Amino acid sequence: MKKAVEKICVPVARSRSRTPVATYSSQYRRTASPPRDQYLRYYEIARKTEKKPKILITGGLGQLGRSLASIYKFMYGEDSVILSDICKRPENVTELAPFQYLNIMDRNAIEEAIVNNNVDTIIHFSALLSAIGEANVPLALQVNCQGVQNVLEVSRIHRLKVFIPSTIGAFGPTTPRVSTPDLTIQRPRTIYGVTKVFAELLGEYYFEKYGVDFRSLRFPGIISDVQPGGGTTDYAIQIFYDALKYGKHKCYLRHDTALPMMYNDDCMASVINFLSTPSTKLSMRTYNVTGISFTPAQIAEAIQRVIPHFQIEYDICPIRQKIADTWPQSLDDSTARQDWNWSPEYDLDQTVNIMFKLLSKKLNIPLPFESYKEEPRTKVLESLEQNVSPAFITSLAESTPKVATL
Ligand SMILES: NC(=O)c1ccc[n+]([C@@H]2O[C@H](COP(=O)([O-])OP(=O)(O)OC[C@H]3O[C@@H](n4cnc5c(N)ncnc54)[C@H](O)[C@@H]3O)[C@@H](O)[C@H]2O)c1
Ligand SMILES: C[C@@H](O)[C@H](N)C(=O)O
Repeated sequence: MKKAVEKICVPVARSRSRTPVATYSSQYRRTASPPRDQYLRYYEIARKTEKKPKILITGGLGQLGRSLASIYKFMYGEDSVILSDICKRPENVTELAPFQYLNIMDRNAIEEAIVNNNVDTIIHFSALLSAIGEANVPLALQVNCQGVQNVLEVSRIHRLKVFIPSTIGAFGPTTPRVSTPDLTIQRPRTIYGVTKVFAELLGEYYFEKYGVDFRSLRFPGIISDVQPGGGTTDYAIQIFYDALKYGKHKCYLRHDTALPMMYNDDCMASVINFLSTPSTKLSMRTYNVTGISFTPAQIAEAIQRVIPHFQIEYDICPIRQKIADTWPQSLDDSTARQDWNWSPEYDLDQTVNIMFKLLSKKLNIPLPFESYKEEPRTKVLESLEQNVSPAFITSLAESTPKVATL
């Protein structure tokens, strides 16, 4: 897959289209104080849950699956989550939820996994992302449409709760690009976008017609320390690897290409909070969620505040640039804020700081100076000690570092 993306991104000509420079300081810009510890929030949710869910994650070895599985394990125990995928687990990853091979093209196999493990919730992450999808349209159609159809059918038959993420890619060039609302024009020009609109609409149809508890969030580009799977927003992760390893990054998007993004912890929190919200509180089944919006030039500037010698160059990939030019520059997620108290925590500087902290550990490359002062974990534990059992404190202390280093 990686090879296919590289192939389509051999630069041929510089794109002439221009988008207005985005302002990073969105209406939701937050202060520079360290984000709250998400684990307190997860603990609260787990404590209030009457029946522990049993969750199957498809496409679980991709960018998003493993950290979500770790959090669910922390919340509801080792046997609460099953990760599945069609690829082998990476060699260096030892800490995983129970794992099994599952091809989402095989509906019987999905049913077998559901029935054998008494699953009540599917988190369907299997997909081909935007750039890789353009490189293999028939496969994108199969995985993103047939896969969704299989998952929804199985959810209907076995009365499952089902989460299928959507994306900013579900919008297109005729969509208002600044503060894009939940309900607006959706005429995407990528196969990824087309299949994601299909997933949103089919999921909502299954909800209306059969009462399937379908839920979806339109994610922006997600930034984490896990290598991404072939999207248009991937540069916003690669830039951190390159900054640490080489002190420079060659960006395939123009300097002024603004896109909405979100740090991984906020993404995980959005899924967990959304799925734990009672159905009665949801006014919609598909919501926008977002964190921050920035351009390559703006993230480069933020990186230079940590690594002053960092340099960015531009070598435009016409295919990815064309995709980015049709996507929103910022999202309006006010309905999610209103309906289920959605509230992201990480601004651009906090994202940069935590990314360097994680990658410096992962790649074993020291930072020029200590960039991130975290709330000491002992403080979080102290604040919990007043209310909860010693066994829980031990499990929190043990599980948290694993999530960060997976
Ligand atoms: N990462 C982001 O920035 C982002 C943003 C918006 C939406 N999303 C959505 O979130 C979900 C997860 O994204 P991700 O970044 O983890 O994707 P990813 O590309 O990293 O992982 C997708 C996984 O799906 C698996 N897969 C492919 N074909 C399969 C098949 N036939 N059966 C089973 N598994 C198969 C792949 O092996 C891969 O591990 C996707 O639906 C994606 O559209 C992601
Ligand atoms: C935005 C999202 O859907 C994905 N990261 C992509 O670029 O394709």
